[in-house]
Amino acid sequence: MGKLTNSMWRLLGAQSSRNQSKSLSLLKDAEGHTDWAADLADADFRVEAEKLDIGVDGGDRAKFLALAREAADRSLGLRPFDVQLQGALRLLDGDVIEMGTGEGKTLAGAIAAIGYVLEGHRVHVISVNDYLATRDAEWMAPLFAAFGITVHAVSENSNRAERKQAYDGDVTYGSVNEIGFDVLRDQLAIHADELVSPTPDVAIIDEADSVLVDEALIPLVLAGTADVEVPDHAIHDVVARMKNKHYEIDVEGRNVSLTDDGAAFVEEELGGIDLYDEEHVGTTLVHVNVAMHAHHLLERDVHYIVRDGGVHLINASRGRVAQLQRWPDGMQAAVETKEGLAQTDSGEVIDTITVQALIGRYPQVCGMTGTALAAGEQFRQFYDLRVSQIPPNTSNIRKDLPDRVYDTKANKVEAVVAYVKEVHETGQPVLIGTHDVAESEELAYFLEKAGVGCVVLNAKNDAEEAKIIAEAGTKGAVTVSTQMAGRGTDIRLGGSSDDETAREEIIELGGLCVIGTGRHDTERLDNQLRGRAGRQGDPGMSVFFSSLEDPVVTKNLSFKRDPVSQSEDGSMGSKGIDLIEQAQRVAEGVMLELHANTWRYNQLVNQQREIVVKRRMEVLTTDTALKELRDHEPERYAELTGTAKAKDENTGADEKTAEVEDTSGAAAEDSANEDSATEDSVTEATTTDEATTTDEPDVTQEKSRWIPVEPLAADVLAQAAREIMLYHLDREWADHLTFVSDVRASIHLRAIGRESPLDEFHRLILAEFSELPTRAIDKSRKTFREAVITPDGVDLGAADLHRSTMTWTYMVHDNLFASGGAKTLQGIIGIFR
Ligand SMILES: Nc1ncnc2c1ncn2[C@@H]1O[C@H](COP(=O)(O)OP(=O)(O)OP(=O)(O)O)[C@@H](O)[C@H]1O
Repeated sequence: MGKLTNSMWRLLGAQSSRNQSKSLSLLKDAEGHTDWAADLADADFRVEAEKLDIGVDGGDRAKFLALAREAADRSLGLRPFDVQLQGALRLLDGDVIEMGTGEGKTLAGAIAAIGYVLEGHRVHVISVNDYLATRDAEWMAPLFAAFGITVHAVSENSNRAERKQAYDGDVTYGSVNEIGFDVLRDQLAIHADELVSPTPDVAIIDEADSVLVDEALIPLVLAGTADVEVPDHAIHDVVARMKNKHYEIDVEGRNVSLTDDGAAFVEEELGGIDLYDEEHVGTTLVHVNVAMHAHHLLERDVHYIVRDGGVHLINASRGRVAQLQRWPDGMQAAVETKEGLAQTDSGEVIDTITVQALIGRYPQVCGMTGTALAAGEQFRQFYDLRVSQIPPNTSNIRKDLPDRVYDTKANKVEAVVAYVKEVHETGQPVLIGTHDVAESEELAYFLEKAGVGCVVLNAKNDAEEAKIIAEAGTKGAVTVSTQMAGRGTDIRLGGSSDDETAREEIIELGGLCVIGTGRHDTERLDNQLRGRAGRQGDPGMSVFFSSLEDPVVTKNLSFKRDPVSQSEDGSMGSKGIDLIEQAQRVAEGVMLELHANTWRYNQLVNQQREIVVKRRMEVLTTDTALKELRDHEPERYAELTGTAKAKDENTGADEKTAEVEDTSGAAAEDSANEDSATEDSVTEATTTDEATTTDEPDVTQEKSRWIPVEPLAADVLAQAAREIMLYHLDREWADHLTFVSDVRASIHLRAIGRESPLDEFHRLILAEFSELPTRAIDKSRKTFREAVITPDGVDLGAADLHRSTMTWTYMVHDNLFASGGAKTLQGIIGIFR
């Protein structure tokens, strides 16, 4: 798949090459404006820039490039290379650009951001972490200043005022999670002036493949205090004692299920229950599945490490501790229980948005990365983005040697150690990329045993990352790391000091030698590792060692008869290389399918979220809440405003009902734009308007007839109505999310005998959501009738309607559902057939 996709993209690149030639001719034209730009005074840049028309059809792009080049030279001391300007142009046209590592994407992105601002846009430059966002904003600030453009960064440490200021500026740098968390936190606002996130406009995404592909399906979560279910220790105890015959793990290692023996074992150990009866099928069985996942699939030092009394997840694609990430749906608590640790509070999900949906909010998206082509299919399919390949400034002279493939893992490790020893003896620095913490430690052990001293960089010591990476190019250095360590940091040949002789010496030795201890599930990740060597025309080399026992092979290929090595050291020769590439192609296909499938599951909830957010914004920023409550509850309105007579003037109950239907119908209209099925369901729900809710806290009769001595001011009443409506809308949405998550956890059980889990999922989620508007309005009416409203506002607490006292944000790590997708579901369904 990977190979095919790549070549397909290159063929489809006809369009791209037309664009490239257009860019090249613009660059040539820009040369003609060099002297004009050079003669400008610093203060003139801004004035001249504002005169330019740099839209696609505007004629001033060449002038803009000349201006940007001169301004960058003067303000940053960096004179943009042609390829950087070419990259900026492609970004301005909305492409994802592929520029090699170390080719200067930061500057290309900043120039594109200036272009967009000059066209009247507000730009977010989105990166993968706070460190890069802050560094890039500070680094590029003088260039923006030359154009009178304001630039800020948001980071975890920014307070609300700083965030607001940052988003009010022209260009904002931020990590994808910080920007996402701000979007989520806006859902807590009860006054319009508390909103922080601006209307999304242009997003320039750095490391676009990480953000748009690897992390696209990760939900960002806003949680609040709530009573959380504690894992059942008896279940964990039984699951921990299971034998191999009690469960089966699918070939991809993504799903574990009970065998008949296992079901019998659990049933007996839990006191002779029937796991599949009404009482247990949606509860005990779900907990058993979660516990089995924690005990039998998630491995310590591969998927997580235990540090400081807590479980820290490891980000699979970056090989480092994933800050602020947790597993969903009780999985975190299950792993904590497995490790005998105290439970951390996971709270109640107040709102959640996937990275993909977050990026989908921006009308204009473009991006840059070192490895875009291999993700081309995903960019096209999920974001409708094209990829433009930008040639390197200095041609890449890194030597990528053919893979060395062995029959067994043991033979592979032996070969890696021998190879590293050999290279190390010449003094050439070596960087080894392993797949997980356990493997990095094992290899370090064998290297030490062979007399090769090395430094290990993995999730356990990632605080020292920048320092270790900075020295990885020193003579004789051997650095064993997990996959993505050090992305975004230069590995300078000769070490971090500016010692030119040391650098020359390493260049003589052939630059950095990068060794991979096994291919990844996608060639893109292999290339990211290779890209650590050969930056900006440096010499360098890369080679991957694989074995037929590597996960990429065992998960994706099955042999009738295991291929056998003809040589003593276990080497498989070119046949081995073919097998590895075949395995990787299968893996890439599976990943794409999973992405597509999970996307289908997420889509509906994303649309529902949009409907709720739209309604919330209307309630927050207008007087809708008061108008609706006045129409629904005219008597109460008259009491509160001291206009009791208004009651008689008001029309009768019939009309009142009709208006209620109109109001709810508005929500239905919103949904109609998104999904006709939603429309039907919501419209249907509005007919049940008179339904009363019984599960509300009981408010005393005295309170319910509470009448203010003085009529309330209009703005006080409007704000009270707003808070009431927002409270119930938010409450209903949080409950809906819990429902969605419960359905996800148990869809495989409910879907038995029905068509497909996806259809069943949609049916249940749609039906539940269709009642949300009516419930939110009914509950608001009840609160409006009964709550105490004084000149100080509404006292929701007195009515036992509490908002979370504390909220926090996190990213869900490797969503069980997302990673397994329908395959997991199919797998689980399989056991019931
Ligand atoms: N026009 C230029 N002239 C000279 N040096 C430059 C120029 N542009 C960028 N550089 C230098 O190249 C190095 C790499 O730049 P940058 O970090 O933007 O690369 P990148 O493409 O983002 O790399 P990575 O793949 O690590 O993210 C930096 O040290 C930067 O100072």
